[in-house]
Amino acid sequence: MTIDSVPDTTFEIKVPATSANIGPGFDSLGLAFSLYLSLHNPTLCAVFDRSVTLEYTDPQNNQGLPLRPSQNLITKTAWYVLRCHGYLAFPRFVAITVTNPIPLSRGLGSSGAAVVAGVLLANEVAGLNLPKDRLLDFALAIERHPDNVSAALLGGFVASYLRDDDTASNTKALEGPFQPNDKINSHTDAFAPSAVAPRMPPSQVSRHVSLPWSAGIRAITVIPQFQLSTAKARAVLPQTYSRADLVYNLQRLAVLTHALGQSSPDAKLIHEAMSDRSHQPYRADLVPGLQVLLTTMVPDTTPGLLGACLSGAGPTVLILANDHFEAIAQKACTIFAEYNVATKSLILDVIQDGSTCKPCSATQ
Ligand SMILES: Nc1ncnc2c1ncn2[C@@H]1O[C@H](COP(=O)(O)OP(=O)(O)OP(=O)(O)O)[C@@H](O)[C@H]1O
Ligand SMILES: N[C@@H](CCO)C(=O)O
Repeated sequence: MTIDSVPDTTFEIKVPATSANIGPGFDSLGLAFSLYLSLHNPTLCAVFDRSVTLEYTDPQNNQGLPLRPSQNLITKTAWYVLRCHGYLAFPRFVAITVTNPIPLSRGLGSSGAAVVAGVLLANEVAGLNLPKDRLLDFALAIERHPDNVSAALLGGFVASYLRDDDTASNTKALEGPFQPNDKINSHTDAFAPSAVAPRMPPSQVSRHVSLPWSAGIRAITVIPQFQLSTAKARAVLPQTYSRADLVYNLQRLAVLTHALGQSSPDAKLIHEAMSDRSHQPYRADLVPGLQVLLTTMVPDTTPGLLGACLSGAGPTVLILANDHFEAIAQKACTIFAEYNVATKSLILDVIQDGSTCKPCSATQ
């Protein structure tokens, strides 16, 4: 595609926050919420510099995120997709305003949302018109577990698996193609193509299926005010599991995928089926209060509660409920407070639409 034929419009990209695992579905279940990372290029710029700039509207929530495009996960991802399509520079100048209310490193899929947003950004600025499954291939070249990114891209309650479990290639996609050009102004630094061309992801890296979701079930997210990186929370997991633990999880996972779609949710069934032996027990020491919360907040003592689990890699706790949302949130925050963990809670809806990229009005 020539630069003249690259579309030059304003757009808004929206990518939902997600929760992964939902108890026993480690690295396989994801759920999308009504809380969105959004990217907006509010002005069309008559600038001939083919680069990209970034600013965050809410720096408080995004402290520490690099603004240099060559270091920021959103633009690094976009650059990876562009390089795979033969671009040696951004196709046009684009000044992006990012609004990100998804708390970082809390288990609400902030990195998955950033990766999906980057893939959609490249797709938009270069007019690639990639179908959703191909967008997912690129996102999975970077975030090598499919739960968050599948739900973020597709929306709703999604089960997915990677067809290739080559962990050696995990997260390597972003390491090759970047050479930040430090000679250029630090705010608008350009990407200089490295000698090594990036590895194009194979097609259909993953398979996924949308699962039914019972309309009245909402998500109470209880968010500790400390960060826990996914890398740290994965480092505590064992390399192997016993047959008993494997069977324990498989049985619950099979039941859970149907129990959450029933029109009259069975609280006791859902609560039991959200129990896990693959990651939560190992991560409990990283989240003070988690174990007590999971054992004391049960349907018998907490009206409206259906089930609770660690959200993604934590430290957020996800509570599914169909009533008494505020009271449940308050009770969970009180338990964390007994462990000196300050929390905020958000009551969110499960959304079915997934990520979008839409044209929007421009100021020129
Ligand atoms: N909006 C964003 N813009 C740029 N980078 C981001 C953005 N959101 C997240 N990131 C990057 O992702 C990192 C957080 O990723 P991490 O996998 O540790 O947590 P998470 O994705 O929030 O949690 P989980 O995967 O358990 O849901 C941040 O430190 C930052 O590097
Ligand atoms: N399934 C992943 C989600 C976090 O990105 C984990 O629990 O480590």
